[in-house]
Amino acid sequence: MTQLGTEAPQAGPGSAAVLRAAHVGVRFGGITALDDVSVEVRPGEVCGLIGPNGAGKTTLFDVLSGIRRPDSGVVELGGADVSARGPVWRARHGMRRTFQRQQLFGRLTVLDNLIVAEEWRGGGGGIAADLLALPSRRRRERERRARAEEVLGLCGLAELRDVHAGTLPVGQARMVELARAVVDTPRVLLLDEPASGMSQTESGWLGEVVRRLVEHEHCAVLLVEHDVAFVMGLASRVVVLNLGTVLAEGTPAEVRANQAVRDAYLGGS
Ligand SMILES: Nc1ncnc2c1ncn2[C@@H]1O[C@H](COP(=O)(O)OP(=O)(O)OP(=O)(O)O)[C@@H](O)[C@H]1O
Repeated sequence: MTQLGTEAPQAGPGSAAVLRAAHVGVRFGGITALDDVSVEVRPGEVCGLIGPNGAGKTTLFDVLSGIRRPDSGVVELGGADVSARGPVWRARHGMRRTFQRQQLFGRLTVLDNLIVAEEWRGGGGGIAADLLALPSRRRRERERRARAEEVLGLCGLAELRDVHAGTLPVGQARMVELARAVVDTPRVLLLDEPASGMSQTESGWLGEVVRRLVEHEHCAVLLVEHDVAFVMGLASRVVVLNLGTVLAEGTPAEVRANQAVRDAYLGGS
């Protein structure tokens, strides 16, 4: 494990994981939300995180994304200890998260929602560069627009590019959230209930898009989702949390066959 300055984290020797939580513990007063939880996500994989209500999934996402400091344990990004870094720093270094709550700019078009998501990271000179319309600024503007268009295509949203985001039905709005999260080419993407509110057709589409992202952009994905069938169909590895601890981990088939999981989570079915 290495300590970081402001430079981007690099993969550490012997660590293939792009994101790793090791021995994480979180308490809320007398409640143990997470107890010695270790989870990792590798480049080019979808890792599913499932568990019943109150298992600790959201708390773990908060710890991974830097919203919450754990009481014990560490978080590593690219093999480097980022435990002391906040969510903005982590986002600038390749980690993106979507939330259960929608976060779109309703009055902006779908395309502009994506461009803004690129802009925040450093649009290339700020207001001064805008006013002077510097060539470097115009070039970066073209590049951002091209990237936004590329991601709209990747997510099957090209036809909605000029629609105001606030008018979209839930399923399409969720897909735009995903597009916003990936437009900056994250190394690791945390998806929090991305299929919630989606029809079966829409969640099928979502699954296809996540597969494309992993394949084409070599992104690592950690996915929390109540729709167990969706997770089992998409993830190559599944981690099951229960009462703040890791109950099981393995391929979807292994997890399905695990008796402890069946007893505690799948109702013995
Ligand atoms: N801010 C908080 N204050 C007190 N207790 C909390 C807080 N946040 C979470 N908890 C508790 O920590 C435990 C884990 O909650 P968490 O929300 O992480 O679970 P979850 O798996 O995401 O649940 P769900 O599927 O219902 O969203 C629960 O017992 C919950 O009541």
